[in-house]
Amino acid sequence: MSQVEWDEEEIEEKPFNMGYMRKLFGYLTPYRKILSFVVVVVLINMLLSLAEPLLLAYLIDNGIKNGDFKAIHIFGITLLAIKLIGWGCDWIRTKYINFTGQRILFDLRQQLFDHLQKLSFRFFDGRPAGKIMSRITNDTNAIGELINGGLITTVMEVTHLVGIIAILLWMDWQLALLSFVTMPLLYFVVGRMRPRIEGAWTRSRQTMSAINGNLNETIQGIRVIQAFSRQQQNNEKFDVINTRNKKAFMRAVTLESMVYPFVEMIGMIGTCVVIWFGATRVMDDVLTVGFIMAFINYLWRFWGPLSALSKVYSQVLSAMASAERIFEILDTDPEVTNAENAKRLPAVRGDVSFENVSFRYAPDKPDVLHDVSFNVRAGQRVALVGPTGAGKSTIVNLLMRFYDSTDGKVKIDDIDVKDVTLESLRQQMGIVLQDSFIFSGTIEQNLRYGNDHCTEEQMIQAAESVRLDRVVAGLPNGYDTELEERGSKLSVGQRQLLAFGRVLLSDPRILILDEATSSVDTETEQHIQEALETLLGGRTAFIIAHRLSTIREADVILVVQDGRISEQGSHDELMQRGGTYANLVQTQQQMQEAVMSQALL
Ligand SMILES: Nc1ncnc2c1ncn2[C@@H]1O[C@H](COP(=O)(O)OP(=O)(O)OP(=O)(O)O)[C@@H](O)[C@H]1O
Repeated sequence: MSQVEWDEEEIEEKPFNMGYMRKLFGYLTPYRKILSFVVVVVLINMLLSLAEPLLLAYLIDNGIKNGDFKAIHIFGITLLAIKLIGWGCDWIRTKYINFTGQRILFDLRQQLFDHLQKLSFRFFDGRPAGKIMSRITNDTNAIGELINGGLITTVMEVTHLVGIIAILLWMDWQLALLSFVTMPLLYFVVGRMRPRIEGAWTRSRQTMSAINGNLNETIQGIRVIQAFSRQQQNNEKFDVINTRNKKAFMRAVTLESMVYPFVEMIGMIGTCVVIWFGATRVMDDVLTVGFIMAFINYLWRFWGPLSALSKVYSQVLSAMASAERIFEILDTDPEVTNAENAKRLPAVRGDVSFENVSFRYAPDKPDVLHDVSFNVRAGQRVALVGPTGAGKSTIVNLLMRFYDSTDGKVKIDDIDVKDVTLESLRQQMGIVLQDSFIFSGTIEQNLRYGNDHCTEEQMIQAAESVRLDRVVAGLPNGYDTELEERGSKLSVGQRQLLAFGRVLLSDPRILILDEATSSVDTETEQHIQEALETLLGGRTAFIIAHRLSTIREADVILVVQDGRISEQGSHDELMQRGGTYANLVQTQQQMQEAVMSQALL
């Protein structure tokens, strides 16, 4: 796997890499027939267009000079035919190359999406979602542009260039060499200026992405911005980056406006040389006017392919950077996978045990769980308590097998979770997080998320059990109400109830719940508590608990501290012991009393 730094600014260009190129060509293979057809069409078009200046020479020398109308007619008809065929060829090229390009992009995006969903949590840790998204959209587009434009342009322009040089040399090699005298100058100027122009455009794009980033943050954080009245300061900050972008753009345009007239001027010098020498030869009757006109026409065509090819070169380099980022994803194997001889986990009772489990999030990071052991019997309610960062979520992450333990064993019904298939394991587990993720779609689609095949009655019954029915009754289209992204139309409490319903329908044997800390009104709170009781009924439950009431009712309390289980037992046992848990409860009670007395004042 390549070591791409996700935290750094995305690099726009990378040196040419044959390995990536080969892999990219792999995506063309299914379309090789159609692509070969397009290449043939492009070559025919190019050869025909190369004949145009010669035709012009024929018109001038045979038609106009001799007053031969037959030659003029032949010229007109042939040129028309060339243009018609050229139009047809262009149409075929544009259509098929775009179709093929889109199909290749489709394949690549589909493959990336498919692969991304299989990747383990570790891959997503520390990789901002925005950057992963940009890989799937922008980077695939860069590859698409290379295929769409670059590939065919290369074939077309290389043929064009070789054709022009060959024809010029064939027409008059001395004159041809003479007209090339300005080439080193051109190479020098363009060679020196091009990197600067590219650099200026890169800066312009980078400052543009800073503008986008700032805009995004402002829109996301608009509530906080307005609450703190930070508009003025934000305006000033935006002004700075906006000015930076304007300057970068102006610099790029200024440089470009300097170079291209210069390129034209150099081209003009070549033309002048040809006219100068050519004219004397015409006067000496060695060359004809038509010849000189055709020669100059070819010379003018010379710069087009050069400029197009240098653009393709930058396109290739930026596609290399994109290819590196895309293949970094595709070449990353999921870490948590089914073992070779993994079996389906049979329907479980719900016993859970951790046997000397240690875990670290990355090989170069310290252990966050040390030698954790506990046993939970089926149907027990377990409260995980402890200070923030102690390792509570990590324990449930291992139970769900979002990560694999570094040492020790996690067992369900005495079966090691690493010995069973991920699907069969997770099918029997349910998880409700604090901020329940709601997908865009209807309430019904969200409820059925874990169980597509349930009947309408089962769905409604589940919704009633978790008191979601009252929420649904107040919505305009009931269960068919469309939810916006992340369920933004629903309140926090309503989202919780929906998440409960979703898990209840999937009927897991083991339930993991991160108790919400955000406060909701008393009535919703009561609904949530009632719904929770229904949800927990008879299942083994691990609750990352924040409320004293939930903790008290747990059969087993695991006190997690610095990645270790420092105490375990029931509420009464732990209170009698007078250790960390007893202190924790006392502190919470004191806090609650303080809050109550404040409220009464
Ligand atoms: N994805 C991750 N990558 C690296 N380190 C992590 C990751 N997730 C958690 N950690 C670290 O592991 C330790 C335990 O974190 P964990 O989330 O399990 O704590 P927690 O007890 O659930 O905390 P909280 O109550 O605040 O949610 C912390 O030091 C945390 O910084």
